[in-house]
Amino acid sequence: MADNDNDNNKRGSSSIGDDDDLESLEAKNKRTKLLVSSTSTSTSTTTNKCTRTQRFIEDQQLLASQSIPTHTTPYTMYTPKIVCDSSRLKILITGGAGFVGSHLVDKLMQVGHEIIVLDNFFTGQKKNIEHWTHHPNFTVIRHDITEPILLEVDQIYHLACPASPPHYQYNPVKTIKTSTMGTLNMLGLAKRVKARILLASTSEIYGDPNIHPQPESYWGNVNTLGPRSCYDEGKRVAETMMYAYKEQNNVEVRIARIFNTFGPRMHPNDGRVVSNFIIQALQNKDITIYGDGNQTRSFQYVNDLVEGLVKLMNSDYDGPVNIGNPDEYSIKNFAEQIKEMTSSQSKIIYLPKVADDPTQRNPDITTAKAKLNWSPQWHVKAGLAKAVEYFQAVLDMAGDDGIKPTGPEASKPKA
Ligand SMILES: O=C(O)[C@H]1O[C@H](OP(=O)(O)OP(=O)(O)OC[C@H]2O[C@@H](n3ccc(=O)[nH]c3=O)[C@H](O)[C@@H]2O)[C@H](O)[C@@H](O)[C@@H]1O
Repeated sequence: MADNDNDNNKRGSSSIGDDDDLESLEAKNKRTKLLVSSTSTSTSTTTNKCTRTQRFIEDQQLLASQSIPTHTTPYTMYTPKIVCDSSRLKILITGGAGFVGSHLVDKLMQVGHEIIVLDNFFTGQKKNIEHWTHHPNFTVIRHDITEPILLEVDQIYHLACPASPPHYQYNPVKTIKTSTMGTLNMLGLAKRVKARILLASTSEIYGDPNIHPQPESYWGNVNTLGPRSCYDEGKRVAETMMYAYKEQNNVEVRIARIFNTFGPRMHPNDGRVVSNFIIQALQNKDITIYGDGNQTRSFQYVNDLVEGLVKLMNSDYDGPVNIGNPDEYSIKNFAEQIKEMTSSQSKIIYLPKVADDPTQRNPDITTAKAKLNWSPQWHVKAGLAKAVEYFQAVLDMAGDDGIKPTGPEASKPKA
């Protein structure tokens, strides 16, 4: 099983972002030392100043080689020194302060790339990325992708869009604008700078599927007028735009169809099933099943998804690819599992079914296996243990009743 924490604890060779700067700083440092030792009249003031400068430089070098532990990310991650500048890419991640985006940031920062995050912080949270904000390889820009932006980058991971049903239904017009105008803006940028672009599409493009499991060749069953259509149809047209730019302008495109994903840094007010059930179980409050609980979902741990996204971006394959874990649960069974794992006293209760809720979902991952040599490495239970640990820490910070999970109605994420 992959273990992110192990990766995080591996110390890469210490570095700063710009080798030339480091060398010139080191040279200056050496010169200062020489000056101090050769000056017969050196006073303690000069020595103190010099020690302070030296300490400052050393601090900067250290900061430039690692993340800073925070409440959200309480461990240190190390960035390697990439000697040859040509192997360092400038990578743009839209929605990089979100749940999935921030894990992708970690992965790519640890490889040593230069990362630019664009986020409007509607559902993204600064605390998801603040462990990198001091680092010279990292830039964050508060920007709404429905407006164009000029940047010079080599690759674009285009993730920006609220993804939880209550959040994307809160302002459906804005959700549509994000997937349409936002994707057009990112494709325009990709075309101008000749960057490769990866779209985070979704299993929701299959709608309420009548083929099971869902292969990429399935066209889907989506209600164009339902409450989910702002998201589903937005992502469908975003896929169409990707291929139009590929055909017409030779833009290099990649499309990941992401299935239900969970893990640390999910928004506690996300309203999706994993965060809701875990928080409800930890608080010993009612676990809320919408409908009869016989609907199914297949859950993947976020580390597997990030691995898949990076593999897809760097592969030669430009067809759509399902990225998900085929481990399928009924929602009723999932609630029982979480209750058991957390030794919770919660009662499982049944609320009305939500409109257009897909009755079954399971990824056919034949393409990912064949084209990317990718398959999930995390067992759902192992991933859930990490998520429980994370939400426990969030609840400890917020106080017992500090967090109230979001219900099925359209709602704005709480800060
Ligand atoms: O990950 C995916 O493939 C897509 O599906 C999700 O939508 P959904 O599967 O409906 O995700 P949840 O909101 O987590 O709901 C899963 C199931 O649990 C149920 N649920 C949810 C929350 C809850 O408190 N109780 C409950 O029974 C829902 O009705 C649904 O049947 C999200 O909309 C998208 O982010 C994503 O693209």
